[in-house]
Amino acid sequence: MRGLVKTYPAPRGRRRRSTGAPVLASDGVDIEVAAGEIFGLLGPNGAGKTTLVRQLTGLLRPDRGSIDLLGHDLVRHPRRAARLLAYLGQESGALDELTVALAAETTGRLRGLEPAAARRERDAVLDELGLGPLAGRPLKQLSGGQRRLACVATALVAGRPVLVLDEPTTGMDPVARRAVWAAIDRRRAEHGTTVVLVTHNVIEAETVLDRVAVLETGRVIACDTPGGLKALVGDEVRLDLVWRDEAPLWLPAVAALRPGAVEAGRRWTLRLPPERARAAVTEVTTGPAFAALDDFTLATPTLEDVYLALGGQGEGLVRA
Ligand SMILES: Nc1ncnc2c1ncn2[C@@H]1O[C@H](COP(=O)(O)OP(=O)(O)OP(=O)(O)O)[C@@H](O)[C@H]1O
Repeated sequence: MRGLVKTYPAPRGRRRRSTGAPVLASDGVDIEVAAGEIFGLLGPNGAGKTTLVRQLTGLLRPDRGSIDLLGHDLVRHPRRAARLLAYLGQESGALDELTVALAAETTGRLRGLEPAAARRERDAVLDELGLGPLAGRPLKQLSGGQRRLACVATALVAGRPVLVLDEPTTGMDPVARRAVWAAIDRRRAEHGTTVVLVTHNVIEAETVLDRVAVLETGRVIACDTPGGLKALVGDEVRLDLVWRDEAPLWLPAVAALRPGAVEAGRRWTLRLPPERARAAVTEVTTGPAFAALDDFTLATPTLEDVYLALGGQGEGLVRA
């Protein structure tokens, strides 16, 4: 993607009067994803991730810029995307009336598989994701996480060389999440599948992605490996302190920590050099400070810290 610009027109109210400003949802985005890479788009709500993947999947035409997918010019030929990639959007609407098995099989047929091959693929994918017991149930009768898993199954059918997945594991329990990541990893290892993944979950981003672009208000504010991005924030560690009640500010050691703390209710979050963090932990885990403490955690930097260090607004990234 080179120089992508996409502006949504201002919403129109009654008598077609415009009721706000146009939204610049992609503001000159340059991203190059290598074959076989698991590439992430990370950013808070409204950062422009979905807008970007809808352009990449040929569903939305950019105002300016170019998109090259496996040698195809997608701005000139947006329909070619449908033959090259599998897209898992945020909604499952079109499949809701079908059973899990039929959704997978029909998708296989739509992607050009012969009937017998589509049935084989259906069985293999449902088995791989542990969906066998739900095969006969319509999607609309499943729980949110189960429905999402069924949608992932349809995305994986017929082995497209590029997978574009918008928040694939939303609402899933840990077992389902692991099954999804294992299935994606297997496709990359066995077929060199390229994956573009939208997420606002920083932990997920750190564990599965080769590289990640951090988006904010339509712009890429950083792009590197998770390790490379974390090096940007140096070796500071994060100390979270949760007080039972009021923080015991009458203790000089606690009062000294306050100016550097970001406070959210009873929680203080501090970013400190390792030496200083160790000393602070010693201070708050002894004597009366410890009696006032409900919980504490010491952690190395996450992509959330990177996002904040880059000037992100700090809301909307998920840390679980
Ligand atoms: N159809 C639309 N018309 C007008 N504005 C839109 C439209 N779709 C998205 N926007 C706006 O464009 C911006 C980017 O939205 P987008 O859905 O791409 O964000 P996102 O990063 O995918 O967010 P989320 O994490 O909530 O899915 C937002 O400000 C949003 O309000």
